[in-house]
Amino acid sequence: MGVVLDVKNCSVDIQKEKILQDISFHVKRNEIMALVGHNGAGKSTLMKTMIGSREKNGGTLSIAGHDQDKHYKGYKRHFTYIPEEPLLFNELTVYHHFKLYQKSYGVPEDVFASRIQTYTEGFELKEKLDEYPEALSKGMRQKVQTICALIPDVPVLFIDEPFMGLDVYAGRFLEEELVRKKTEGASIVLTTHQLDKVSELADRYVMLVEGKVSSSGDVSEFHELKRRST
Ligand SMILES: Nc1ncnc2c1ncn2[C@@H]1O[C@H](COP(=O)(O)OP(=O)(O)OP(=O)(O)O)[C@@H](O)[C@H]1O
Repeated sequence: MGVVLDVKNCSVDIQKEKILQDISFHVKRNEIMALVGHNGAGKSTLMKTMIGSREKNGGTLSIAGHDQDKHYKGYKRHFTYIPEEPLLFNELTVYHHFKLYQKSYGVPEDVFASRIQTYTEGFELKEKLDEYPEALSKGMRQKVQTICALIPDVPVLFIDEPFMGLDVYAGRFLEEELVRKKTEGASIVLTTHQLDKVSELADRYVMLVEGKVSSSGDVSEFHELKRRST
């Protein structure tokens, strides 16, 4: 069936409040899944839970058969993540951030060199390789974080608001790159408030309302839902 990411009955409480309740869905190979919902619906909490930085109260998560609780090391090696706010190391240059990802995910030197070439050109960061994060604009830091996550070939790419902070040119480049990654076999889970991006990019959607899945399915069904509710 080609299921890569399997989320089963996941629940998260924060300070005794039920933030996520019984969330289940799966994402297949070659699929882009959009997580949609109003402010506070639980999208970022779900993202944090899927990357393992927020503890679950119940349920299971697996990537390519690696259970998050039982084989976290294996689980972790199978995804990269682009957070909404860039999290860079003050003491590392842009290039050293890229190197860190290369080493962590065992990316071969020739692949690494060609990706750095493509991405620094595509995101207009060629001149910034030796800079430290404090010398970069917010959008540039976002681009560095994005490139880090694109360097390895992993089964799953998690992205919280991929186009936030990127200029039109960089946004378009990222869109093309995500489609290329998907075509080559990746599964991508992204959150977005830009519903036009859901139409353009996603194959499937999951809608959260107050921490629960209110509907999910093919993106064409999402258009119908949107049409009927406007
Ligand atoms: N650290 C926290 N402490 C307390 N409550 C939290 C915490 N993190 C999230 N919440 C609550 O969990 C709920 C879901 O928040 P979350 O950030 O996951 O929503 P979201 O769908 O990503 O929203 P947005 O679209 O505004 O980014 C909100 O009610 C929020 O107040």
